[in-house]
Amino acid sequence: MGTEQDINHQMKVVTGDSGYVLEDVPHLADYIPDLPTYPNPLRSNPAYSVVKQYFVDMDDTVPQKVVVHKDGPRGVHFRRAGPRQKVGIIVSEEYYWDSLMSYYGFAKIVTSLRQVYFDSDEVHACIVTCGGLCPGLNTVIREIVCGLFHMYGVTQVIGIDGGYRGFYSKNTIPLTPKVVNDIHKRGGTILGTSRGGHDTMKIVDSIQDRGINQVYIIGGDGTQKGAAVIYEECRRRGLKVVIAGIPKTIDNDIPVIDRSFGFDTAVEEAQRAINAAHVEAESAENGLGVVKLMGRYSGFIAMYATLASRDVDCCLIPESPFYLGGEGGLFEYVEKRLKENGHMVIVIAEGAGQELLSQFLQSTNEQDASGNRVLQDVGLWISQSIKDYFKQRKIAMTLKYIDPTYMIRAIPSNAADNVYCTLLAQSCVHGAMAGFTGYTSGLVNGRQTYIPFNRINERQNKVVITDRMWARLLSSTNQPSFLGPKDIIEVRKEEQPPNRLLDGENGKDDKPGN
Ligand SMILES: Nc1ncnc2c1ncn2[C@@H]1O[C@H](COP(=O)(O)OP(=O)(O)OP(=O)(O)O)[C@@H](O)[C@H]1O
Ligand SMILES: O=P(O)(O)OC[C@H]1O[C@](O)(CO)[C@@H](O)[C@@H]1O
Ligand SMILES: [Mg+2]
Repeated sequence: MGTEQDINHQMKVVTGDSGYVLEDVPHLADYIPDLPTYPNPLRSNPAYSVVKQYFVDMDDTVPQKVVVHKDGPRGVHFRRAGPRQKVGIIVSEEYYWDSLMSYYGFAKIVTSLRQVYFDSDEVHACIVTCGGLCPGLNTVIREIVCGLFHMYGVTQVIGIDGGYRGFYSKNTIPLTPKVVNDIHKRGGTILGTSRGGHDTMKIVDSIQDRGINQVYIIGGDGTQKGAAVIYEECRRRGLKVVIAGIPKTIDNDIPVIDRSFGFDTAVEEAQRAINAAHVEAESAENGLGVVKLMGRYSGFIAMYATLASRDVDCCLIPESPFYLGGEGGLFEYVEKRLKENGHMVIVIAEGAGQELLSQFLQSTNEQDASGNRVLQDVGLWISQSIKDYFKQRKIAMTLKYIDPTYMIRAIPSNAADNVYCTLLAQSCVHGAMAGFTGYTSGLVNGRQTYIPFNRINERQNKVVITDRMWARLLSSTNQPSFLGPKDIIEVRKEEQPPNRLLDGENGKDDKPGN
């Protein structure tokens, strides 16, 4: 593999035959010469030692796009996550162990040098959670702690209290398998979280002063940007410190990965609110239920919750502009629907219609501590606007507005997300022990991978309304697209260039069933 290598701090690009590209992640050995390696403790772990395929091959990579043309390029790949093996190198200790295994009937299953770049006793790991809450945070914390303890014999793990600012303003929290044993059953994060307070120098000073050498950073797009600058600073100081990210966002707005943990739980929990809205609407004459769901810039929760529920007549998301009055507008559609069915449910993402809203309400330009725009309550506004419209038309109707946003975010993760969190955490730990750094652990096309920070941070994942997933939603709700000719021109302008590989970036359109 690899005819050309171009190394920048956050990404190593390796190219191969037929348009193969590996967007690799940095390694401690890239900037620290002569790093010692150690036999991987997993060799003697009953779960891993006997079955060779549990170790991933050093050259295993995962394609970003799996739908391709016969003559198309192989495209971008990411390094496959997992415990590593290096085939073909035999040192005496390993050889002795292999021979012993063969003698006891395990045949020639292990002929490799399995390396880690940390001695178990040397590891001093810390975990920090930043940004908004998301189901599954505690599961990830639990599995990092248990993975380090049980797989690699690491006993020094601490939690940073209350997000990035906790590095320099608070005491740390000791973490052991006993402490984290049943935290996955609780919502929130036992470590606390915060927005703002990212002071790179103070954070890296704290890492250095405390002798921390593995930093696990769980958070959304802002957090991963923060992690990238911490990595850069550690590298600049030549520190043997792994900076590893785990993507967390209920909005599912992180690019490249299949989905973020907690998203599945959020969509499932949203069903309860939609169901309540439907029951209320159905029980009243001209009943209308409005449900607001999270999604600051991306309407994934609203889109998937709508598709899952079948009770929703209209889904409004930030990516799809809409208008209220006139022909083809929302009011006309609501009136028509109520006439036909006697009831109706609208799901609206919190970031939808913000431009429209600012025409009616005074814009506040308020920002949170991280610099994110504080949104006005679009659910409340749209509910009032619809009520006013019907009042004006002298048509009786009943509207119930449900805002379950924080309730959805605060629950523990469901079974599927718990499994997902476990895999993410374990993959992240394997990567750190193998000496990789400057990476986010993420699922790409169903495989665990290590993704360089700059790929994660280059843009936000959004619903692409010209992709098939949004078309499926429109045909399920039968709502108007609300797009006028001008909007269509704007949307098309934002479309990917025609030579992109076939599968849509956004909708993960190549997933089974799509
Ligand atoms: N560009 C950046 N550089 C350094 N740090 C950042 C940057 N953007 C955000 N951060 C820090 O990352 C942390 C979390 O950011 P933010 O509040 O935006 O949440 P997030 O990680 O995007 O999660 P979510 O949006 O899902 O709630 C904050 O402490 C913030 O100061
Ligand atoms: O936690 P806060 O500051 O209220 O922010 C809420 C925001 O956090 C998120 O849950 C995640 O970014 C958004 O969906 C929502 O807009
Ligand atoms: Mg964010």
